[in-house]
Amino acid sequence: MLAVDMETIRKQLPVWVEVSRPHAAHGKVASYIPELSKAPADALGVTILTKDGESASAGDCGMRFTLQSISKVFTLILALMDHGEDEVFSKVGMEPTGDNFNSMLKLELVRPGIPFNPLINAGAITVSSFIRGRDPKEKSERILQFFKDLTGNPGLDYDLQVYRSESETGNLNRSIAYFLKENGVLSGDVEEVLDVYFRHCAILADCSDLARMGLVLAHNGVDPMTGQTLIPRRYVQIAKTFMTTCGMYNASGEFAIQVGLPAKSGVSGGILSLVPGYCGIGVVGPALNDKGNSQAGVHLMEHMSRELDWSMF
Ligand SMILES: NC(=O)CC[C@H](N)C(=O)O
Repeated sequence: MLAVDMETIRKQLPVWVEVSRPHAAHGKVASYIPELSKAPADALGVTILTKDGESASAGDCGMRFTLQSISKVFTLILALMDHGEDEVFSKVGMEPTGDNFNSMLKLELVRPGIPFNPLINAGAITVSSFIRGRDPKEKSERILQFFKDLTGNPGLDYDLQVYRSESETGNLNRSIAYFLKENGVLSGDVEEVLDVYFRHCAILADCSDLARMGLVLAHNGVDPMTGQTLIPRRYVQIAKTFMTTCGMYNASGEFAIQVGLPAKSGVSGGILSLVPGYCGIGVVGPALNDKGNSQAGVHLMEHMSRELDWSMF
């Protein structure tokens, strides 16, 4: 990593955002969850937050969006904290798929029929079934509280319109979940598990919330702002590894080469990333490329990583 001071990054960031923003024109805002289609296609924002509490932001960094698949990293961590590695990984694998995030192809093709990893929909829905709580309400409250702790933002809440929109139209996720139930992968009531899943996907955040969560991962589970350990180090290690191998869906290999950082994207256009030991990064750009990652956001991540020599490899 180049030793570049935050002052320089602060000056450059607005320029880099405007270089990347036009790339949004090659992408499309997700519409399979109808409510998401309302997002502005040309928005692009970024926040970088270091362990010393220094930050740099540019573009539409204040825009709020739903976490979607970004939440999967942290529900995995919570499930691991609730049940441990052996139990969770008896039902979810550790390998990238090379397929779309919502594909069910390999569930039938490859024995033993457990989801390949926790960051595809099948895996994340299975992980949602591992969250402890008396009922879906308590499970969802525990998840939301975990996100409040991770972001240091007690005001964090759901976008209920996005939640309802996905819950009403999520037939593919429903079929995945029932298929998993039929095969003994998913335990509990399928609709209740889906409710927990749809809710955590609909948690609203902005770039600074993502950067703060990324910073906790960059610091092996300790929030450098408070000194509090929020996640055991081993589970951060597992999460960062999955982010590197599967975090950008079936474009994770290319992202590792072009950016070289652990990252997780979501269909509302968010990308959470981090430079280990240094900073958390939050990016949003709702227009997506054909793999479902933010078109301009990925461009911006590539640009920043090159300029600042961030690649871990
Ligand atoms: N890639 C994503 O962000 C997917 C999350 C979304 N809620 C879904 O299940 O389809």
